[in-house]
Amino acid sequence: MDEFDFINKLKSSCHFHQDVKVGIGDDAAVYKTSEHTHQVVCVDTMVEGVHFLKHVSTPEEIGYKALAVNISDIAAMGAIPLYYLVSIAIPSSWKEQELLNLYQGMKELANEYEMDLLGGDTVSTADKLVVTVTVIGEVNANVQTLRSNARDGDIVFVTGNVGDSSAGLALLLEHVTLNNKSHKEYLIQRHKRPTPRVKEGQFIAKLERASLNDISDGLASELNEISEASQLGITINEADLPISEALLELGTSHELNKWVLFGGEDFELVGTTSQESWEKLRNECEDQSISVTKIGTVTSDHSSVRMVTKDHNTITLEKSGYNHFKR
Ligand SMILES: Nc1ncnc2c1ncn2[C@@H]1O[C@H](COP(=O)(O)OP(=O)(O)OP(=O)(O)O)[C@@H](O)[C@H]1O
Ligand SMILES: Cc1ncc(C[n+]2csc(CCOP(=O)(O)O)c2C)c(N)n1
Ligand SMILES: [Mg+2]
Ligand SMILES: [Mg+2]
Ligand SMILES: [Mg+2]
Repeated sequence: MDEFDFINKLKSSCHFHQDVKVGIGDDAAVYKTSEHTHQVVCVDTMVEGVHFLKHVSTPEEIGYKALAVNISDIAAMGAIPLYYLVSIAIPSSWKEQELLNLYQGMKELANEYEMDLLGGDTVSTADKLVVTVTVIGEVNANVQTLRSNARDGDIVFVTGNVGDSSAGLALLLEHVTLNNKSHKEYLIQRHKRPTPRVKEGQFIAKLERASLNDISDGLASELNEISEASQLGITINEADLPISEALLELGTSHELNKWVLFGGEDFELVGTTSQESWEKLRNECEDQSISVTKIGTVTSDHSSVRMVTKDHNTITLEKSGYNHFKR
């Protein structure tokens, strides 16, 4: 089974309610609530052993990340987060204080965005902790930063750096080592405490048109989603990819590509916009010391994602990042 094929089979061609503006197929669903604003809702689950390990992350860190990954989907819709609900399936290996600490980790991030916890559900489970967070947000009615919004000739951009999170995980799992303590800590923090790019999403939402996706499954996978949804090709340049000093120190070029292109969980925003809007975005972000980098262009001559390597070869980037069931 393939995760994405399965999801495609769940899509319906019409909705009972006309107010549904975006259904299955983007980072969050959007439905009309008033003339000027629409509501945005998303849900993501984290499973012990799949998304986190109890012996490498604290309950606070696990809670923080469970909320952060959902706020990231809200950011990818150009929306702001308002409310959250938490469903938790608890095995006997988790003590009450650990669970309260997990909620404290969520609260810490929720306070930053002034988000209210509205409810949830509590059940038992045999073995592993499962935490499912739903976030509800709000977006200006005329904003649609959809994956399907790319156009021929667009600039492809990404916020922040890519690859840090999966390198941080490799360090946590002791698959690799790094002597520089501050670089090591930086990469691990990027894995455990990703920053949802809400402010960046707000800047992008002000552009005339932009496609947008957040990086959960890996840069190559997210670019393929934009390419598929927009039915256009994307070409990125390896030399332009924003890579942190810490990651450069850690990786040989083979490992670097694995982390940067296919690693995932960076929770940066990747998108496309017109050349004119890109100039505007770049200037605004520069004024605000926000990191955004041009990494490629959208093309109509093919429908795949390609990368021009540093030695000037063009390779196809398959949608082969993180895929539940295909590992
Ligand atoms: N089991 C499901 N039932 C109904 N819709 C689903 C299901 N799983 C995913 N979707 C929908 O499919 C679309 C893509 O989901 P996906 O989880 O790949 O996106 P994402 O949340 O941005 O990525 P990630 O989960 O990797 O962070 C979304 O609209 C999502 O709501
Ligand atoms: C112990 C452990 N092993 C592997 C990973 C890596 N990982 C898990 S899920 C995922 C994609 C995003 O999740 P989803 O698609 O469900 O939103 C990635 C990159 C991890 N975080 N912890
Ligand atoms: Mg997403
Ligand atoms: Mg999801
Ligand atoms: Mg995923």
